[in-house]
Amino acid sequence: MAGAQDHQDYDLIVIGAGPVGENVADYARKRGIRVAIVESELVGGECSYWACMPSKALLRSGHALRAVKRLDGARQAVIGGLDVPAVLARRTSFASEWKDDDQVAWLNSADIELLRGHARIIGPGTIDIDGRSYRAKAIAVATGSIPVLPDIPGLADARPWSTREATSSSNVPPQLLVVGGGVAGTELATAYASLGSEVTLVARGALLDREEPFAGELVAQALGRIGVDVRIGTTPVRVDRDATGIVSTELGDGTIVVSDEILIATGRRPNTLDLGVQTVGLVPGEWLAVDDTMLVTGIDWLYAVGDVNGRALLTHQGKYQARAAGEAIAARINGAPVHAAPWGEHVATADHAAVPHVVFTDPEVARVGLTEAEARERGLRVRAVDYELGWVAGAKLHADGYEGRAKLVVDEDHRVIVGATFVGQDVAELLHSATIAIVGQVPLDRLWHAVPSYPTISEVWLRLLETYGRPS
Ligand SMILES: Cc1cc2nc3c(=O)[nH]c(=O)nc-3n(C[C@H](O)[C@H](O)[C@H](O)COP(=O)(O)OP(=O)(O)OC[C@H]3O[C@@H](n4cnc5c(N)ncnc54)[C@H](O)[C@@H]3O)c2cc1C
Ligand SMILES: NC(=O)c1ccc[n+]([C@@H]2O[C@H](COP(=O)([O-])OP(=O)(O)OC[C@H]3O[C@@H](n4cnc5c(N)ncnc54)[C@H](O)[C@@H]3O)[C@@H](O)[C@H]2O)c1
Repeated sequence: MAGAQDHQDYDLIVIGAGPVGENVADYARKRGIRVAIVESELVGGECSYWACMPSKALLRSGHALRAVKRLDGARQAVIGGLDVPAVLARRTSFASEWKDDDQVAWLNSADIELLRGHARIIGPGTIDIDGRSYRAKAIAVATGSIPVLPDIPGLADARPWSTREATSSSNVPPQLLVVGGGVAGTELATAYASLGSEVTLVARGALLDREEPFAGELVAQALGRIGVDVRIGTTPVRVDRDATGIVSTELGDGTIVVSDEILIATGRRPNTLDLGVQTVGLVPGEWLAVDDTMLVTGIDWLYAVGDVNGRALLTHQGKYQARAAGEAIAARINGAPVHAAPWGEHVATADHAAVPHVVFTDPEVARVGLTEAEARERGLRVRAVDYELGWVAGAKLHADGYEGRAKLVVDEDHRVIVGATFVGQDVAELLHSATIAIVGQVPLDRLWHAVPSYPTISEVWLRLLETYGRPS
């Protein structure tokens, strides 16, 4: 194991320099401990180059164009469609042209040492990078997640697109088949339909099936309106790419979809297969279970943060975990107190009940906390109220024929909100108000004093409270 080239140079080694690893390193370093970070590809991780940034850049221009077309008076000014090369160029710029110089400069400025290469754990507090071993008092794994490739005959040989190819493509396929009705599938179907592809979206269940049911229904209708052929309740059973490059996909219902590319967006799994976790008694390929300081169960020097622990596959939530973990690791190494009670400085309590996320389809789906079904599964006594966003004056002004819906899930025993969902154009920015209400456990009767401005879409808060009824 550790040989003549051993280095016990660091207090903390972070494996993976995605957004999460960078934040673990930064928050720990700011507390004065010596930190190195290992990266096998690009500093900045999936989010910067093949996920959040390029996908949102691909989506934004289509959203903006449709927003103009929804307004009488402005619609008349639209004389053409999207400039596809310009949209792709803007995307490329948001992906930093797949170069990490700026992020490396930031690591240097933060006094975090970058080790390039593929890291594997080889024993307690010890890793190997390309034949050289390094030791630290603590190791934090932030290696992210990788796409799942379903076991469908012919699929692997058909050179399917993963989300990486879809977010970095330099061309727009005339016909695209998207498999998977989750977040990535619906977003990328929206993006490519906006860019001019003839898109078929295949989902074995309802779209966005972990959301309130109306979310997937509204998104499916909207996808249909922009020309996406949405096939719900079926899945590919055989895929074949012929010598000319054309892909033929047979679905379970016996129909054949012909496309130039097939994009697989059927979920992700932890990036722990080639990480050496078996050397410390963990199972490769499994999510790493952690406590709220992100310490791996049963191992007092190993942390797992971000996608790799499977708690919430979202950049902002992983970075939240990273702030807690970075501080907790430093506190333990410095012999300082660790504040691990719920909502303390060193724990990611919000992971359990207040995770916000936005699906950037058109309409957007923005949710924080629990759906009504999830709340009931947890045994909470809840009452839910809905309100049509199109009835709110601010929404009517925002877009002619505005369509959307909002829903609050109220814990009846504590008279606080435990879940909120907004579906509609430009609702993403509404979400943080609900996040604050849930994390702050703001009582419903106090929320009546949080007055939304008129005429904004936020007035839906008042309408939802009125629908619920004022507590007497
Ligand atoms: C298409 C798509 C769109 C998305 N859009 C959003 C969005 O809009 N908002 C949002 O919040 N989330 C979004 N996500 C999710 C988001 O990308 C992830 O939650 C986030 O990237 C997780 O960050 P991470 O640091 O945990 O992992 P990653 O970003 O995956 O970073 C892990 C890093 O570790 C490196 N690494 C892995 N193994 C090793 C090793 N053994 N040695 C050295 N280095 C290693 C990798 O090269 C990588 O750089 C999206 C995901 C996809 C697929
Ligand atoms: N805006 C955002 O925040 C954003 C955007 C994209 C991705 N993400 C993150 O990335 C993660 C992964 O996204 P994702 O969309 O790949 O996963 P997902 O789990 O959200 O959705 C996968 C979908 O594929 C379906 N599916 C699985 N196997 C299938 C098959 N053989 N045939 C047909 N359908 C099949 C599932 O039923 C599910 O609906 C998400 O959990 C999300 O947290 C976030």
